[in-house]
Amino acid sequence: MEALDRLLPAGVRNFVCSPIGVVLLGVCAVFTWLGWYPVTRWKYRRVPGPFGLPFLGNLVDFAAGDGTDYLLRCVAKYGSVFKVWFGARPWVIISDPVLMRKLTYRYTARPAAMPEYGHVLTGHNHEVDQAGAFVAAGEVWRRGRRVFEASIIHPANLAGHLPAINRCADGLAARLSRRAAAARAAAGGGGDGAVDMLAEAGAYTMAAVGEVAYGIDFGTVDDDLPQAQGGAQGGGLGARLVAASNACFRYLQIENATVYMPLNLMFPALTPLIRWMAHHLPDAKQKANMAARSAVADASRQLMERWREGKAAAEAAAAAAAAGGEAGADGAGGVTAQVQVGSGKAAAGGKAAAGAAFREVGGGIAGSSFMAAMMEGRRGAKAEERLSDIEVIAQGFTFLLAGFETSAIALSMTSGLLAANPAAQARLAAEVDSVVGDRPLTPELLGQLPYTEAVLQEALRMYPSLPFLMREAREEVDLGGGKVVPKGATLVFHIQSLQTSEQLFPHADRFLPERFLPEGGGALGPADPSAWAPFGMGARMCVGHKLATMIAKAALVRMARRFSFRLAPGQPMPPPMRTGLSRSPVGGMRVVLEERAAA
Ligand code: HEM
Repeated sequence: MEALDRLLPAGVRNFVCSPIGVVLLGVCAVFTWLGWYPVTRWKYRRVPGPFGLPFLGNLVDFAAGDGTDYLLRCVAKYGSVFKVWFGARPWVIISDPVLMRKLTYRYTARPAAMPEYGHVLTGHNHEVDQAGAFVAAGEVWRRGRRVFEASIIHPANLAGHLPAINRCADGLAARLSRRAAAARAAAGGGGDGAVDMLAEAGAYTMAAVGEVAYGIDFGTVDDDLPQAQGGAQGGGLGARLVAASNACFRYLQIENATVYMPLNLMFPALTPLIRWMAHHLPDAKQKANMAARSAVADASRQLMERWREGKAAAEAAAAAAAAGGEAGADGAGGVTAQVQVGSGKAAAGGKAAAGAAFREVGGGIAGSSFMAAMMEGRRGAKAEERLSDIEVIAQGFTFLLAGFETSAIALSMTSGLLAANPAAQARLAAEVDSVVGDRPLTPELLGQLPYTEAVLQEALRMYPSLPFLMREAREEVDLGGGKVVPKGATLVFHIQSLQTSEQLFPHADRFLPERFLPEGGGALGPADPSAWAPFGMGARMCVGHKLATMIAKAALVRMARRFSFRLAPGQPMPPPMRTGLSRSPVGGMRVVLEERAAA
């Protein structure tokens, strides 16, 4: 009941408990039962729910704590294949590497109802969500995925992003040094002397995303420098983008979701009405979520418009030069511009208002950027292969969110694990000192850091940033043993339980990077190669996995070279976690940093 109190505001709770509410729920239950009758005949066990109403009960259980912990308990109790109700929709939970491999390769579509599992999106936010590579289906997905692949999968393009990532990693190290000094100074006044690695890593990953996607310095790694705070190069906008992106993920957690979300899950037949109500009568959480998503989408739109304006100015200049006139602009995309997150339009033309401009690197939105791949790809391509405007905005939105949150969680959890494991930390520092030292990272050097790579792999094993994958069964699927999944059902592959299973990873609760090295692989490595899948699997595997690894490794190298870490007093390890789409530590990851040179 306590969980129900947290989930529903008093008004809705009173309605649900009133005679009309009970009758309505009963009718809904009968219809749901009839609609999903084939599901009820599955021969495998399902998780029961309180009140004899599994489709309400399981939702309450999800909301009562961390959803991942709840499913881990279910896996322990019901085995590697079972079903659980998420509102009126059954989820088939699969925690078996062989089935996961088979099904993720066979099915590429995410569930049509997937957006409803996290929020109630309306208007433009709904359109952007549907067009983004993470959610889209069919041709829209293929077009979107292709531009990601062109920009961040092919080795030559990936290597082209490394100098920018190096700049951001150096910026992160300098920022951490300032933050650690400030924390130490504050500790004299009673602080714990720690920095929150989740927030710091978020500043870094947003900076890296800005550079790779647009060739723009969002200013997030140096937004605590006096010259960045109010000056023309202002980091304020990048910081606002971080805040908006954080909010987008926070509102995906069921306990932070709008009240329309559980209602929509319980009464899917009423979706059009519920969406209308969410749009016209939004509660505070709905308003805040929509505002955060609009802010990110708006930044993406403005960057697209700015690219166009820069391109048009460059072409006009080239034409004027060819005609013997004076060039008025400084090359492709080389105009300066303002991009105001959340309101207003991009304004090209060289004026930079205080605190309102992104700092450009290399003279405008970079030609090697993801933006270039999207926009240039449209020019020569056949009409059906070109991205529409809404798709460009949606892919930019996806890049900003996917690139920011997942890598930040991975880096912060890696820092926490290293802080709690001094031996692993010392071995990492020794490898970085001997292989890289203070040199800038190159693709060759990155390939010579097996222990650094293993540290990341092990951290992603214990704490995958996205703890589950989703697919829709496009036909009836026979799972064996009399378990048949009906067409249209949601398949949920539970990465977290696979990667923390004792059968698949001996001593699964221990941080042992050597299980990913030849020295430990036999005894400690995965019993099935598909059991390690933090980036997913099959055709919809994370398209950013190589970029993410590069971003994380670059940061780890700079951090290990410069600092030693220990957990802040009172920082629990493992920390309490919360799951929405991603799974992140509640209250961040507080770590005390000491300069190795000083030590
Ligand atoms: C440590 C960092 C990251 C982790 C753990 C991670 C994890 C994942 C996972 C588990 C999926 C779902 C895969 C599936 O369903 O099989 C995914 C999809 C995706 N990720 Fe990542 N990701 C990370 C970083 C990034 C970065 C930096 C980008 C940058 C663009 C990115 C872009 C995407 C996109 C676009 C998809 C959707 C792919 C599709 O549906 O075709 N990710 N990611």
